[in-house]
Amino acid sequence: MNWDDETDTAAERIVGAAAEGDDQAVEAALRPKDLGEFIGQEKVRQQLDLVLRAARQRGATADHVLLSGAPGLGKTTLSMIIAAEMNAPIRITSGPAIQHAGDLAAILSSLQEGEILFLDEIHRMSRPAEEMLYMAMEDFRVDVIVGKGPGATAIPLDLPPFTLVGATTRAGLLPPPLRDRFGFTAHMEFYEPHELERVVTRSAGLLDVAVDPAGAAEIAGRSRGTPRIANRLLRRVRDYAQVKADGMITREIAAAALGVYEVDSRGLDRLDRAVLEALLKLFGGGPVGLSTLAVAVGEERETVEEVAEPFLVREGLLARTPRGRVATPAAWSHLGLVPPQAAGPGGAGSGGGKGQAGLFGM
Ligand SMILES: Nc1ncnc2c1ncn2[C@@H]1O[C@H](COP(=O)(O)OP(=O)(O)OP(=O)(O)O)[C@@H](O)[C@H]1O
Repeated sequence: MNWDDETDTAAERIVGAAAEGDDQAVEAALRPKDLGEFIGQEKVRQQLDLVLRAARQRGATADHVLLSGAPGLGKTTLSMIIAAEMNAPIRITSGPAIQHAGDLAAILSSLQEGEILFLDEIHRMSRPAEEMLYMAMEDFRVDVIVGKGPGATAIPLDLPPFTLVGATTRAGLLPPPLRDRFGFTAHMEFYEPHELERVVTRSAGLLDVAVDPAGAAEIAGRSRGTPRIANRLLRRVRDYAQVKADGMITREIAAAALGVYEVDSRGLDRLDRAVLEALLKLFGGGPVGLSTLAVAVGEERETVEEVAEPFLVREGLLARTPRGRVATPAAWSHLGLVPPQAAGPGGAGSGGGKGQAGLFGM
């Protein structure tokens, strides 16, 4: 699935997974500092723990690590944890920031022995930089090209051993020679609600916000499997609890606050629901073409496809088929509507919506 597109187009959504607005400042304070504090991702944690322990015992630099997964699942956090566990400094950069091989050469040649180089969005690096990285990862060496044209010469430069931690939302896009040079690849999954509940409770503690277990569960259930969203929703619910109540986050307060922000019980926002409602109410659950669906909700085709659909598909509410978009039974029940076959005379959803907002009144 194309998480990147969701990142680019979904800016300013409260349920968007990309870091935005004041996220970054707060995130620094909320990041777990070691593997013990890192919640969930059991397999990744266990495997990484072994990799890092073994390297420490040997007094060696850890193998290069590739972290793949959707935005906001903790890749940057894990890279910092790797540095902390290895007691090593960390340098943070990203693929798009490295336009030329020379940019990468400058970074690599200034690394200290054992340093962690975190390269976010590694799939967006330029080709020449990528090729330089192959040699740097394997032989701890780069060829610096001096001069231009026929007179250009390659001067080999030895590098201190370092650990590259690459992060990508699209592991499939990495060329195999690059992928193969990572000693350990971790795929980060979306979090379970009970794990996000722990994230919310932990963050609330750090932010000095009172939340009861039911309140934390309510926020977790609406966080789309993503800690960054959980932390953002917590901050919005905190505002509500402070202004409208006594500051304590209970289930009722969390539900009311997130209702104000139009994030429903499953984490769908206004756009997601508009797409689903159009699909169900106007097109009887589909199949309907993407362009028609987009016109029905007054959005661009790309917005529907890249911003709303990935989550609806992941939640099992919508399916993409060769004949068009189709709603699943779960979509009907989530919106409290009755599918046409079951509805009898009167047709799709003509009756019992549970207090539905009108499609065009949203
Ligand atoms: N396992 C976890 N336990 C607790 N908090 C977490 C966990 N994973 C992520 N977080 C929190 O979620 C926020 C986002 O994490 P992070 O920046 O590491 O995500 P990311 O995967 O690097 O995102 P991106 O791909 O957009 O850079 C951070 O504030 C961090 O504190």
